[in-house]
Amino acid sequence: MNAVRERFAARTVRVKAPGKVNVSLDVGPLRPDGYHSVASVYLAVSLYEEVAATSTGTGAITVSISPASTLDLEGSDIPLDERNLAYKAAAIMADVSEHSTGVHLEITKRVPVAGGMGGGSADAAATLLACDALWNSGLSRDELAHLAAELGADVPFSLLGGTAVGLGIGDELSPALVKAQTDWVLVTAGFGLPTPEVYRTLDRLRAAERLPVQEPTAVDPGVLTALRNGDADALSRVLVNDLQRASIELAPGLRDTLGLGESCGAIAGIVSGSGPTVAFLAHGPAAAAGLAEELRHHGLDALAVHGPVHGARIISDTLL
Ligand SMILES: C[C@@](CO)(OP(=O)(O)O)[C@H](O)COP(=O)(O)OP(=O)(O)OC[C@H]1O[C@@H](n2ccc(N)nc2=O)[C@H](O)[C@@H]1O
Ligand SMILES: Nc1ncnc2c1ncn2[C@@H]1O[C@H](COP(=O)(O)OP(=O)(O)O)[C@@H](O)[C@H]1O
Repeated sequence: MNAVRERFAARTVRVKAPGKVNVSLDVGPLRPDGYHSVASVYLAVSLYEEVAATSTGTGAITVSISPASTLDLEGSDIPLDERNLAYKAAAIMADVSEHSTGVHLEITKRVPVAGGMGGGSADAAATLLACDALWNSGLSRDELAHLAAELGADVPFSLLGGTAVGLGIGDELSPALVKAQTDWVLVTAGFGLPTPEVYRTLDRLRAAERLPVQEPTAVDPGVLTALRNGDADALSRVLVNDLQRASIELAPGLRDTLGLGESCGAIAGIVSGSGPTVAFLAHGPAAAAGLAEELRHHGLDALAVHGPVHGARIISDTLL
């Protein structure tokens, strides 16, 4: 072992963390802090971000993203500096860790950027877990969840995974025991929609209607029952996303995507979170694969996934 390696042994911890679909999303009125109370059922799906965190002797946090083409997406604008959610997660971990080093974060993006599937949140959750391991911080899952909530409303869910009810701004999670699988086809758009703009658009549409907006306090239990039973038909009748009409207002082509999916045999379709990704329900994995193929024939970018899947997990830990 040479002198440099004796002083500093670089190590890489790789973590994968899932994207999500909001199977139901009820949104309350705008709060004074700029957020909205929500009641949502989150489902982690089998499309994962991967973060490789490598310790460096520089003391700095650096970020790179692959594939590089991800950075070109219209409306995505992923910063590589201290505004990146993964960078923020590493900085927060460095603050609470006694033995932090510099770290390079290499993010492999698979979740569509600004797609309503929580890709940035998954990067942040993965980075929290990777830095915890890299720096032997020894934080409990609860402590990590607490730090996750400081980074964004959706970050705690990507850490937790599975199926969960989210209240508050989406960060107050109650896990739901769901063993059955549901199958989905995700149709990604070639552009992103900024979450704050989608929430603002909903407020504007609601203000024009002058109807009272209720504070959501609970989710429809029918959603959880349908998920537990893996009953796609029952689930199709209770899918709800209050943000959907705002996403469609900003990206009217989503209406055609929803219509096309249903005419190709999807049981139902819903915009995921703030969009523009659309999630279609299918009767099992074979039907999902067939639907994805048919949608690709129509020129859409479609991918079959399933849920629930686990939350952020270490996949390797290597001394270099
Ligand atoms: C809409 C949802 C549905 O799960 O997800 P995405 O579609 O973005 O993935 C979430 O509410 C997004 O969560 P996340 O993207 O983590 O939000 P944050 O970074 O904390 O907040 C970004 C901005 O979104 C708005 N925001 C977010 C959450 C919330 N409950 N009310 C809000 O009004 C606020 O304008 C906030 O400044
Ligand atoms: N690591 C990151 N990955 C993606 N986006 C990030 C990241 N860090 C910050 N952002 C910013 O957050 C925005 C939305 O992120 P993302 O999580 O992909 O979408 P959504 O909030 O719709 O689920 C991006 O357009 C970008 O400006």
